[in-house]
Amino acid sequence: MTATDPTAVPADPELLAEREALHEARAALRRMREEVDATELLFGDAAKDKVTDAALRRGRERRLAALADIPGAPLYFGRLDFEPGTVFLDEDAADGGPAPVRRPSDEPDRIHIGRRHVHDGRGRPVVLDWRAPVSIAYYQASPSERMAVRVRRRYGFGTVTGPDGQPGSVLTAFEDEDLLVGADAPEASLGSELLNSEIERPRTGPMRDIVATIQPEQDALVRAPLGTTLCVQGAPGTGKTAVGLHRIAFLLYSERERLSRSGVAIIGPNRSFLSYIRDVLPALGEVDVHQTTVHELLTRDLSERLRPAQGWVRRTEAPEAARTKGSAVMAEVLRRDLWAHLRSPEETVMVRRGSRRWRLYPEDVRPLLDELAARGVAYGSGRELLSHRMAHAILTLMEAEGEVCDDRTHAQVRRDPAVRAAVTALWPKVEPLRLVLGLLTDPERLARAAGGLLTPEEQQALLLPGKPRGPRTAKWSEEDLALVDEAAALIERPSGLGHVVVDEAQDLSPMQCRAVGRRAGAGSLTVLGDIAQGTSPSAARNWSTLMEHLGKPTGHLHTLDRGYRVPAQIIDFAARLLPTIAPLPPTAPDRPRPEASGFRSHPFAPVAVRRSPGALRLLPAAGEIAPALARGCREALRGEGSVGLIAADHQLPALREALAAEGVDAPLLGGTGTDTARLVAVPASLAKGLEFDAVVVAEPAAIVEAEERGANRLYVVLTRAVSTLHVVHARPLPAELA
Ligand SMILES: Nc1ncnc2c1ncn2[C@@H]1O[C@H](COP(=O)(O)OP(=O)(O)OP(=O)(O)O)[C@@H](O)[C@H]1O
Repeated sequence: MTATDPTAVPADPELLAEREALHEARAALRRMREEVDATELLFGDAAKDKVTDAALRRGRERRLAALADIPGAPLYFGRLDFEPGTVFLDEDAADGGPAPVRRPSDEPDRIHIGRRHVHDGRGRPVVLDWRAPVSIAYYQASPSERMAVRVRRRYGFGTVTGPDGQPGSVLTAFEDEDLLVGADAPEASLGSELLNSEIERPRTGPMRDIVATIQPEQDALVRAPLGTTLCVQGAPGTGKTAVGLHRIAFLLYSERERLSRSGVAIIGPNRSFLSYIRDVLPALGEVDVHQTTVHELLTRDLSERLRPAQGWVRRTEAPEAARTKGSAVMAEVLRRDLWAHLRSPEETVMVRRGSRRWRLYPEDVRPLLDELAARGVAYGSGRELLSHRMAHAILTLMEAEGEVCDDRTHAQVRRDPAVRAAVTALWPKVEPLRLVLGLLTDPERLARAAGGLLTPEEQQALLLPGKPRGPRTAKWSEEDLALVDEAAALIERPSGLGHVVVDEAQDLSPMQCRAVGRRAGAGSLTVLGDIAQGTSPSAARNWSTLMEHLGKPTGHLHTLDRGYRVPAQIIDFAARLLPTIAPLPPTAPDRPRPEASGFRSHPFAPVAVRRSPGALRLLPAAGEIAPALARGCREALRGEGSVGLIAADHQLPALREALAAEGVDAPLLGGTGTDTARLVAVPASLAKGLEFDAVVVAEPAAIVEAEERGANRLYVVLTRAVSTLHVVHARPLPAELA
């Protein structure tokens, strides 16, 4: 059944009962929150020391945040009727009460599925967390594989503004799927009215969670065990980002203890993207996930003292240089350069103890040094170990002469100025920034390290411009910072997080992949991306190579191909670019697509789950583009929800001015007020990962010409719309789209 006016009092008694049940569940959540709130005084008395007290306070704040009843995010979204006895013991029925009541033998075991577990005052579950094992059936049960489910109910919600002016949600509809009778409609859930209306619900501000409508193929990825590294190739709008975020929430639920010690991070392409996804995890009750970019990862540990006033990145590499600098061979160049710092022992090391002198001759030290250099230890640890080995060698001499030695003697000899001076001379301390600076400003040194690996021209392209005197004055690029990170890891092995999700991974260079892979350490990764959306000079051409660079060559590759965001008309238009932007190697493993032909059979093309008439509008402009663009924006604004105006970065400022002259205000993405503005101007380079109800694309030809992989960029730009795409062009469209 459906009801459209959220404020109307429904005549259907079942809908009324559902609203009442939801009301009670929310009251139960409020009580749980009040209980946590009331714990403050208790632990304030119990824990006398400040550190424990602060930790308890933080834990309490986290629990309170996790128990927030988020306005606009319904507490539960579904219900399952299981065969009796599947979930509850007979006496333990959901509505049992203190004195167990035996239920009629055929009454189903009924549970509500929601964002978090909620129990009533007596500890009985009112809502089960969507991540609990029993909830799997909500996402996976089908008429052919019922998982003991009889009926699946999905709820629909409408938004109302409460007396406090805040948006709230009202249960307006439910849709029952009787799995006992629906065996001949296996795809019923895909056609679900509620799924479509959830996708098409107008957007205002950041991304929403999809917890109510996760689809079976997405759910399988979300719930993969923590130890599994996944690589997900997915066409635009197939839900990769959503899967990554929900997977984090799932892992934090199922492995909370392990992950709260080791940490979890999601890495996105830029700050605009992170801002776009910022609300999803908190809405799922997870507030402790590090959301970051590769750039932030690479600069976070760089010396604050040396931080250049203008920020670390002051230069963009030319594509060819970016590719060379980003290539994995640079790891070997750096390794050679670092280890070339070792010196061969030439001097005798003499340690005085009382009246006696103990000597290590060069031929004594050389084998120690050689053994350590060959052992594969980190450079910094090797330095430490050398001092230990030298002290040990001296203690051996002392003991041979009858001296009594213990750990204290060892420590004293290690710290002896002669030993320390020898270690410094033989195994000098190296600082990563200075190492890379030295290497990239000294052609002869670079030639020594890169001999046989890079051509003289490639080496020349690596050098930093100007004659920087130190790390502060150097003009670093994004690629240089990945080299610094590699150097830092060669000197000291970093510790890793428990799980890292990396989105838009296709754009990472091999060196950036290594940096990200190190963050996952012994943990696992979820790698999300789309080869066809690769726009960086080093963008990956296949996943297996990228997974090797990430250090997880055995990760499982999965493909998501059901496109939820983009209607078929738009995707058919954009997919004409695929043969150009993602040519298939002759040996590419192709998926069978018997129903498709031409570009639709391309393995990276999505299968749209929705069609919407009039979704694609081509608006050729005669002469100046601005008036047509203004018309396109006005038309897009006539629909509901968000509108993105996307243009080549270099054209956007002038276009915004021209639009303003036409009376259309398009604030720049990320500027003040853009969270609430309906129309936002987006540089093409920042469109990746974002979406809008309607998109107006200005001058596709200019987007293609703006960069080396401009056609890939255009594909990204054309696939951002949920409802309508307006393509405004004064110049001819690129050949594939004409
Ligand atoms: N199961 C679902 N239920 C409802 N909405 C969904 C579902 N799956 C995806 N969507 C919606 O489709 C849109 C696209 O999802 P998402 O951004 O995760 O896709 P993506 O694969 O990362 O896309 P892109 O590669 O273009 O960045 C989002 O609005 C998301 O909420």
